[in-house]
Amino acid sequence: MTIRRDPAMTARSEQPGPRPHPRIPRATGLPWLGPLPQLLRDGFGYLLEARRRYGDVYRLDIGGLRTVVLNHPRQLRHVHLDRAAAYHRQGPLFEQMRRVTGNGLAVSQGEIWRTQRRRVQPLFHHDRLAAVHRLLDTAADEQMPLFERAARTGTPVALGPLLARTTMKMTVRAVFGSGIPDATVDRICPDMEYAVSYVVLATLMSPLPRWAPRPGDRRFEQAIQRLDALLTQVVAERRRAGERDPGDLIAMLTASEDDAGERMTARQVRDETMTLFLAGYETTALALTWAAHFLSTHPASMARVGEEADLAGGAGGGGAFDAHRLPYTGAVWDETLRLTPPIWWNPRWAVEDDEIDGYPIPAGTAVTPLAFVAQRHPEVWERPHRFDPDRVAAARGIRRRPQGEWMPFGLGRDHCVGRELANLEARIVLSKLAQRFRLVADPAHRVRPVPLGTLRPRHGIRVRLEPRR
Ligand code: HEM
Repeated sequence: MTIRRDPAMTARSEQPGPRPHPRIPRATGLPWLGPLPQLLRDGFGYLLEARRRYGDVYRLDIGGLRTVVLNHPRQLRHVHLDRAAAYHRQGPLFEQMRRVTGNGLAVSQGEIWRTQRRRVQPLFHHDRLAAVHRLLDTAADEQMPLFERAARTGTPVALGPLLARTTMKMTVRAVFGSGIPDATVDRICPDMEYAVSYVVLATLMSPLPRWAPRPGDRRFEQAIQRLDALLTQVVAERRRAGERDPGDLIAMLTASEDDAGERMTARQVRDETMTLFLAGYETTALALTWAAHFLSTHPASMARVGEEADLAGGAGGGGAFDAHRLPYTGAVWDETLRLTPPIWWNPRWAVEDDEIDGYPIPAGTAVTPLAFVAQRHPEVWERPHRFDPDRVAAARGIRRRPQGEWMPFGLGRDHCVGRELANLEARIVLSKLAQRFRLVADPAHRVRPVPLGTLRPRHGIRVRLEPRR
């Protein structure tokens, strides 16, 4: 007997069923600790190698922290732009940041975030920044003697702390105007630096049980209390002082209104001011340190930045110049931010089920897009590890590349609100330095990036400041 096959049945049985989801590869390592030892030894070397070995999507489990790492610009676009509503800023890092910034812009969500963003964003519009420009320029000039003293030693110096001090001074002046004494600025610097670095340490310690000792926690609380006391005092003074507008950011914050004409409470002003410091100080200081490192190791670029500064500001040095007439200096800055983005990871938390490049991402998954790796991805960048400011001009501006390929200021609606301020500060500082000095790297000092909360040079950078005239 011949069995005739029912063509309809055959067709059904040959149709493929639902495609089974591939498993996300998991980075291997020690039990429980995972690859933590490798990450501590050579973090960025490990992350670049892990992408080569496991692909653009892999799981990283370290102690109690589990995350899916994303490395391709396409995936960064997916999380920060295309499916942004499905990924929130929550999880242990943001909980720790909240201890510093309360409900400030960088950690809030939903309606609170929207209202605050509408209030804070106008502070950074071009016309407002023009008012802050003068404050920044004066603050940078006041810091130049620090560098001149370092130059007189004739030997390589640790440049990072000098640039950090300069950035802190500029941030304090931009935020508070000229009303805060230098001694107070000196006190703020170490507290702010400690708070920023401890946030990450506290994140790593967050899976520990409540009763477990957390080294450094007390010092952290004390630093926050001191910063809090200062901010509360300044905000109260400003409210008492009334309508006079000295052109600084805190005056704009206290005066800003939402759509219903409501002003911020004292607590909101405090939280947003702390946010501007937390988000704006160390990021800018570190990026400037990296820019100085690249200039000190690339003499031709150093010379071009010096010539441009002479043209824009007059060869005499000092004084204000047009920070927008500095295309090559801008390219050095953009290329620095590509190679060494201070915010090298932008963690998010999936609040809906999703799929990335065919891999399932269930709600409740922590994802970690890595700007550091994406900005060196060999599929989109030629000679990705090379410092080459000319590539910025060649690509008609690095900022016009497809989104996600260059994203040191984040992506999407919650991108960095202070980026134009950072760009302005960078042009001012780099030009003022290049007018006066040639930066020359200490050949005996090895500079390596280390992935802490921000991207820092392990053991800093050591540079000789050679007077140009
Ligand atoms: C080179 C310097 C800077 C870099 C590389 C940088 C980078 C970033 C990045 C990547 C984000 C997004 C974080 C995320 O996706 O979770 C961000 C957000 C933010 N940045 Fe910056 N930043 C810099 C300077 C500044 C400055 C100078 C300020 C202000 C004084 C500032 C204020 C903020 C704020 C308030 C947010 C949160 C924005 C929001 O959620 O709506 N940043 N920054």
